[in-house]
Order: sequence, then structure tokens, then C-alpha cells
Amino acid sequence: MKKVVKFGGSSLANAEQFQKVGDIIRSEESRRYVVPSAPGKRFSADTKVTDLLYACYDKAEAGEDFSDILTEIKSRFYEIIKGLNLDLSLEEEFRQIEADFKAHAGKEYAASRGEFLNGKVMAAYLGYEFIDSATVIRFDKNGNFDADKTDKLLAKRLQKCERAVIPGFYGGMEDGTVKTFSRGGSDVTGSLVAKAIHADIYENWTDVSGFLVTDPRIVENPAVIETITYRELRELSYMGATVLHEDAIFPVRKEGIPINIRNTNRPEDKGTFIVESTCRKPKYVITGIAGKKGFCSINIEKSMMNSEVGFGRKVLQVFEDQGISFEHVPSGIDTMTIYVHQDEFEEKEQQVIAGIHRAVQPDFVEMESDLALIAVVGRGMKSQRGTAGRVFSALAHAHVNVKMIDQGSSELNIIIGVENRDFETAVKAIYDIFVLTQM
Ligand SMILES: Nc1ncnc2c1ncn2[C@@H]1O[C@H](COP(=O)(O)OP(=O)(O)O)[C@@H](O)[C@H]1O
Ligand SMILES: N[C@@H](CC(=O)OP(=O)(O)O)C(=O)O
Repeated sequence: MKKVVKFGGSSLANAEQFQKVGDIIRSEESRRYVVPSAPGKRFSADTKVTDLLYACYDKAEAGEDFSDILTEIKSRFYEIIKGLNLDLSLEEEFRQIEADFKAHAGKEYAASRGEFLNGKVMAAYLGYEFIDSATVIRFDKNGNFDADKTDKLLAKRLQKCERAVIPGFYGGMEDGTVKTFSRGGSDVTGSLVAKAIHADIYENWTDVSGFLVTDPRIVENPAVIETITYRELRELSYMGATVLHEDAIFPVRKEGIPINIRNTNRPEDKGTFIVESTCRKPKYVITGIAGKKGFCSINIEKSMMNSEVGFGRKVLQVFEDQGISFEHVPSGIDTMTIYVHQDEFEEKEQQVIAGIHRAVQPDFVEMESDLALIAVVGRGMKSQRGTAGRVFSALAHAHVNVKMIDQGSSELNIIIGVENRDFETAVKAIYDIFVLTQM
């Protein structure tokens, strides 16, 4: 049996957490490939090491003195090394990092040093081999991730070692330039390693006992999902369920490797299994609720719009020309509404509006900002009549005004648009009607 075990920042924030991780790894011989993140928050008001590194980089780039922040980063690692009684010095590494910051080695290099150093600590603590991810996670000369090259490099390197630590979050280009995945990207590294070694299970260790029906920062103590499919998870991760990075699913999905979300602080809990498919009936009609704030809508009205073939393409071409991706495009006979991320759209707002007028000569265009999108996801919804009705009656009872409704063609999810200020109320109302009433 071969397992890949990824430990997020919350599981590696201090020496005490490291000891829990060590116990978990030593308790099962199959836990042979370890993917650590950088030390996370020791308490809610704390700062993740990765965020300290970004701040350090910003100061270095501004030509300001960054020694205070670098000292704070050093103290975080020395606290862990001391707490574990490790005979390990990172002085040489920190000297190199300080020199590289001064030489403006790049933002992604800077951000990756948290995982790099924590990988060194983890390897020393476990007595495992340390593999620098820049040598096995490959990005091409344009800075795009190269899945095939990575798979070959990982498989070749890992067949030579029984046990290893592979730091999460980053990789490298052929010329040694360090690149990172997007935030939360250590999940992706774990998935890539699991694929390369054909692992039996990819265990993703965090600070909650599995994938919860919704964000515990919105609903207190939400129910744990026992089994979820990759398709359901992808919808929820994409819509903000941050417990797993949205791109961590593809590598293991190809190999049919299950992911097991576990709690470092409660290792006895079974957690959640993420699988390709299951005949297990879901405990609740819905599997999960996730969402994000910070969207805006551009509503276009034109009489007889539906008779103009290519109208939609022309409008979306305007967004493409401005490099703006869109989230949803609900439309009616004379209307078309495009939902986009507000921060991506705001700076190009006027160019887009002018472009739309030139492209399709609308009767009028109006915009609305400060909107949130919520995804209600569940493989059980397909066979359960009246789900959408229950969602909207729950929102009506909670006095939430629904701005948009979109159902994915797969009937796997319902997307609802509400105002930002109603986001938490809406999530709670949906959770209550589908979960609390069935508990
Ligand atoms: N649906 C969800 N299920 C579980 N956790 C969720 C969900 N949505 C948001 N979260 C949040 O994600 C956090 C775990 O992700 P993260 O903070 O990245 O942990 P780690 O440092 O272990 O990677 C949880 O503590 C929880 O607050
Ligand atoms: N440390 C990186 C990568 C990561 O995945 O972290 P975590 O596992 O703590 O979410 C970040 O903060 O984005």
C-alpha cells in the first residue's frame, strides 16, 4: 500500500502540530511520501509564513529594509526546530534567501521558501529524503505547468526512494526559475505525487474532519460529508470551498485515486472520501453549499436580441478582448446578463461598455456590483423533485432577494446570485432547510 500525505499550514504551524503529524505518519507504514505546506496560523490572528514571505518580497522590491519580517520568519522556523529538538541549522538557507531577496529573485521564488524550508525541517524530523520540488515539478519556458514532464520527473525520481518529503506549492522551469501554483497549491503537489507513484490513497490533512457541507466560518459546526464525487467537489472547490484547491482533482481523477480529507487534530475521524463515483446514497439531498462574494453583473437589453444570430458571441468577444473571464451568462429573449469577478472587471469597465455598444448596439446596458454567487451542489438533486423550489422558499423565508438563478446542465448544481450583504444569510437558510431539518 502506498499513500501520499499532504499536511496543510494549519497542521504544521508549530512544533506541537509537527509532533501530531509525526505520530500520524509513523502510525502507518504506507504513509511514505510527505507533502508539507509552509507553517500556517498558530492562532486565528496569526499570519501564515507564506503571507510573511509575500510581505517581505514587497518590501525588498520597494527597496525598503525587510530584515524585521525576515527575522520573524526565521523565528517561526527556529521555534519549530527547537520544539522538536532537531539538530538542524537553516542559517545557510536564510543567508541565501536574504541574498536572493536583495537580488530581486522574483515573487514566486520568495513565496515558495516557506514550503522549501518546512520541507527541510520535515525531512530532518522524519529522517526522510528531501526532494526540492523545483527539480521535479516542471513549468515550461512560458511559465505554464507541464503535467507530462512533471509526471515523468516525479516517477523517475521517486522510484529511487522508498520515503521522501516533497515540498508543496512550487516547482521550477528548466532554467531553475521557481514557479508556484495559485494559493493553496500544495494540494496540487500532493495530487501530482499521488498520480506519479500510482498511490492507493492521497490523504489531505487539514484542521477539519473532512469536507463539510458548507464553510464552518459561516455555519457553526456543519455536518461532515462522508463521500463526495470528484465532479461535486470540483463545483464546490471552484465556488470557494477552500479546503481543497480546485486543480488538485485532475491528476488523481485520471488514475482513479481516492482523496481522503482528514483532521490532523482528530486523526481518529474517518474524514471524507472523494471518489470518481459511488452508489452510496448521499445522506442529504444536497452534498454541499459554497460561494464567493465580489461579483458584478452587466445586463444588456435589446429588442429582438434573440433574432440576431451571433449576438452572444459578439458580446463575449468584447470580454475576451479585454482578457476578462465570465462566470455565468443567464439570458432571456431580449436580455443577456454576464457575471464577472468585480476586481477583474472594474479597471476595464468603460472599455467593456464601449465595446458592447460598438459590437451589438444594445437598447441599454446596466451594471450591478457587490454580488455573491452561491453553488448548491449534489448528486442527489437529480432524482429529487422540488429541490430548487425548497432552495427558493428557504431564501424567501430568510428575506433574501434572489438576483440570478442558473442550473448547470448536469443538474449537479444550482447557482444563485444574491447581494453580498445577503451571502451568509442565504448560505445558512439553504443549509438549514436541507440539513438541519434532516438531522
Ligand atoms: N466546505 C468546507 N469544508 C471544510 N472546510 C472548509 C469548507 N469551506 C471552507 N473551509 C475552510 O477551509 C479550511 C481548511 O483549508 P485551509 O485553511 O487551506 O487549511 P490548511 O492550512 O490545512 O490547508 C477549514 O479550516 C475551513 O475553515
Ligand atoms: N502555503 C501556500 C500553499 C498552500 O497550499 O498552503 P495551505 O496548505 O496552508 O493552504 C499558501 O498559503 O497558499
